Amino acid sequence: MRRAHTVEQVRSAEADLMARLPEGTLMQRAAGGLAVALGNFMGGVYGRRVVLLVGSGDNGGDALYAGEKLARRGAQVTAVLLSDKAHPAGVEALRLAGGRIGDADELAHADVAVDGIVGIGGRPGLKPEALAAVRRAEQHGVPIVAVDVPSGVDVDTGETPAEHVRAALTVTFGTHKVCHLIDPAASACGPVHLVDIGLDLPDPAATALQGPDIRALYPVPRGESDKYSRGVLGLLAGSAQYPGAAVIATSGALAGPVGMVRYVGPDAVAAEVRAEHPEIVAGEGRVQAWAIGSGLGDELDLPRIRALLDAEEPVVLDADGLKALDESGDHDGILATPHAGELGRLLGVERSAIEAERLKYARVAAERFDVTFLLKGSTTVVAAPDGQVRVNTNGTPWLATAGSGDVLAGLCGALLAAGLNPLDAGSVGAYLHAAAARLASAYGPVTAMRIAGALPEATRRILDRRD
Ligand SMILES: NC(=O)C1=CN([C@@H]2O[C@H](COP(=O)(O)OP(=O)(O)OC[C@H]3O[C@@H](n4cnc5c(N)ncnc54)[C@H](OP(=O)(O)O)[C@@H]3O)[C@@H](O)[C@H]2O)[C@@H](O)CC1
Ligand SMILES: [K+]
Repeated sequence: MRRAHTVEQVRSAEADLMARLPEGTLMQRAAGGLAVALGNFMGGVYGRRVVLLVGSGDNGGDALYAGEKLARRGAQVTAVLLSDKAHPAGVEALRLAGGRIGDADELAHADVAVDGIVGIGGRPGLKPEALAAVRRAEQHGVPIVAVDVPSGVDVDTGETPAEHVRAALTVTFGTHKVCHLIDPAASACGPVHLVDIGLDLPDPAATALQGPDIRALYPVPRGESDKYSRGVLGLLAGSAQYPGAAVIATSGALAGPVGMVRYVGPDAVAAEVRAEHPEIVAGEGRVQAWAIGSGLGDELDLPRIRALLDAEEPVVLDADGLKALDESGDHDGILATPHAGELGRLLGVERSAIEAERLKYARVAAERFDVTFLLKGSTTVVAAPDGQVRVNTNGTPWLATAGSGDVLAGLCGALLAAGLNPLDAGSVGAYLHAAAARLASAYGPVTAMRIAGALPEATRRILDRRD
């Protein structure tokens, strides 16, 4: 599991550890890890040309000491000092190792630019001189390696309200920060390499599941399982207007861990679902969870949906079904799965605002409606009413295809019916959905049905892997 902490949590853990270690130890650990990562990134050190962009704080210090280590191994290192307060001891160490102080012209011939402009102490945005240097690097096609975070992003929210660095690699220390997991900032990080510096950290502000977590959470059937004990999902979806949504959501559900799917909807739609999936049962009956909302269109029966929300069984609430949510209900066990436009309508906020502040609005919605919210998008955010946040980081733009959300709703419903809680069902569902889209896209452009078709193989690969 990737764990991300806030700046305040990192500073407090750093203070505790520094009190027990000789001065400068943590910066040397950080710089050592950074130098190794830079060597790997460049495919060698001797003769490589490295330009350090150095701001006024310890982030610049990390860059300078990493530069010192590379210079001692034969790299040509030049520091561009963007502040007259640049870490004095770091500047001296670089000089003694043969590094130079220069200007942004050096970027014309650099193999890599190191962004030590600001780290966790930075405010969003870049000052003009720093911005000019970053633009220079971009113009010359010089890749930028960010120290701790890409300078200019909002570290604790993942927002990018102003100019910022776009890194080819980010080397961070102690733990991930929220901006490494959540878009739009996460897209500015490139791959994130974590250097352990020995911090002792509290519970994280956000987490991202990885393969081993999926293996631990996925409800694999046991020897004594039957179709009922594996879970039965009720699917209230589809309409004369949108029959396909019911077919697609059923495909997602049947590709999950559920033992049986009961389809509830118009007869003509049930016939279409059965034609594609003869294994479904049409009509009401006992279920362990519901998936409600895909393609209901004009046939939305809000009182009926509200009654199901008030019942004991957990519910995935998607698309048109989201209109049934209100702030007063007792909504234990609900997973709402809006995209940014739908969440915007629920909260009375512009879609663009939701996209720019994904973490904030997912949390606001979870708290306001007292249900778990899965906000779909480039990084899917799952926020529970108790404040826990999971972020899905293996998404792919291929997921942006019609019906993809119906697959996810069916799959999350299956996971709920098999016994996972809404936070686990949402985060495991988002991970597998994205893994399936990646697998399917290996054979070209994907459709929702091909994502559903790839789900069993994507799931098997993750469950079988032993890493
Ligand atoms: N914590 C840890 O465990 C460890 C931390 N380590 C490292 O220390 C880093 C944090 O260092 P830090 O606290 O010195 O802050 P940092 O981000 O370098 O600079 C902030 C200064 O920059 C300025 N400034 C602000 N915004 C700006 C902007 N947009 N554009 C330009 N300037 C801006 C502002 O100064 P002002 O302008 O207000 O005078 C502010 O004082 C951390 O990211 C990691 O790399 C590791 O060495 C070891 C373990
Ligand atoms: K930085």
